[in-house]
Amino acid sequence: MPVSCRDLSLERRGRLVLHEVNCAFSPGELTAVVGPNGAGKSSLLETLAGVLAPAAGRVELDGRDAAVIPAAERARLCAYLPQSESPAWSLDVADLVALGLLPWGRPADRAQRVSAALERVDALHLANRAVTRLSGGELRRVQLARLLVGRAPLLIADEPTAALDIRHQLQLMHTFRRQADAGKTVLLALHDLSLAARFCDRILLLHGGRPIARGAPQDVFTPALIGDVYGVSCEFRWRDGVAEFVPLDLL
Ligand SMILES: Nc1ncnc2c1ncn2[C@@H]1O[C@H](COP(=O)(O)OP(=O)(O)OP(=O)(O)O)[C@@H](O)[C@H]1O
Repeated sequence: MPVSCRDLSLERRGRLVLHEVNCAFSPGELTAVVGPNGAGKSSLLETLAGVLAPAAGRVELDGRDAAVIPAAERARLCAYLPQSESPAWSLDVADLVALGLLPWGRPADRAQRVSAALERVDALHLANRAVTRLSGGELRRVQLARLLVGRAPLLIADEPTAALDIRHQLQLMHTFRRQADAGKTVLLALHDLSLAARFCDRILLLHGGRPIARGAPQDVFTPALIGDVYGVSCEFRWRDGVAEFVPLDLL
């Protein structure tokens, strides 16, 4: 498995926020990690990406204990985009995207790869703009290009669609779908349950730092489970493979 965790617990400021989580993610699968605010989605993704160290249990990358994999090698195995990130200094867009290739040195086709990644997120026209002079959604698309430019077999992105308009949300989800279809393992934290249901193979539903359900969208997205976890009544409508999640009211 490209990434898995065993009995994973995480503490933040002395409080357990993940409780003995066991999960594994397969190549070719696009998984959405969903759950209410504070459920532990970012904490899980950060721990799987090696940003946070578990209090107990372990993460395995490529079948090995992630804790002993050197950082440079880990960067070649896993590309990660955090929930939010502000540019610390004023790089040009193309240079920021090229940072995603650093784990592979300076490949000869660097410029073409950067252009292709920018094109995938509809941001090629921004290539020479300073990253400090972008709108919120433009900056997010550029950061997504940095995630997509490399060759890591595992992609982890935390709420990648949150700042994007509806066209760019759909375009991005198609891109992640294609990445998974090409054999990558893709893990996304998402709040948009319609996008998760439509594009993802698997859903991991977290609540209170614990996995509550894991499986195909039709199995996890039931009014009963969503009611228990989010405290809302809802309907899922499926039409020609497109899922529509309709929140009805508070329970
Ligand atoms: N930097 C931090 N220091 C201490 N506790 C934190 C920190 N970040 C998150 N937490 C706590 O960890 C728990 C899980 O938070 P996490 O950010 O993983 O949730 P989430 O599911 O990603 O939420 P959201 O949907 O709001 O982004 C919450 O109880 C939160 O208050």
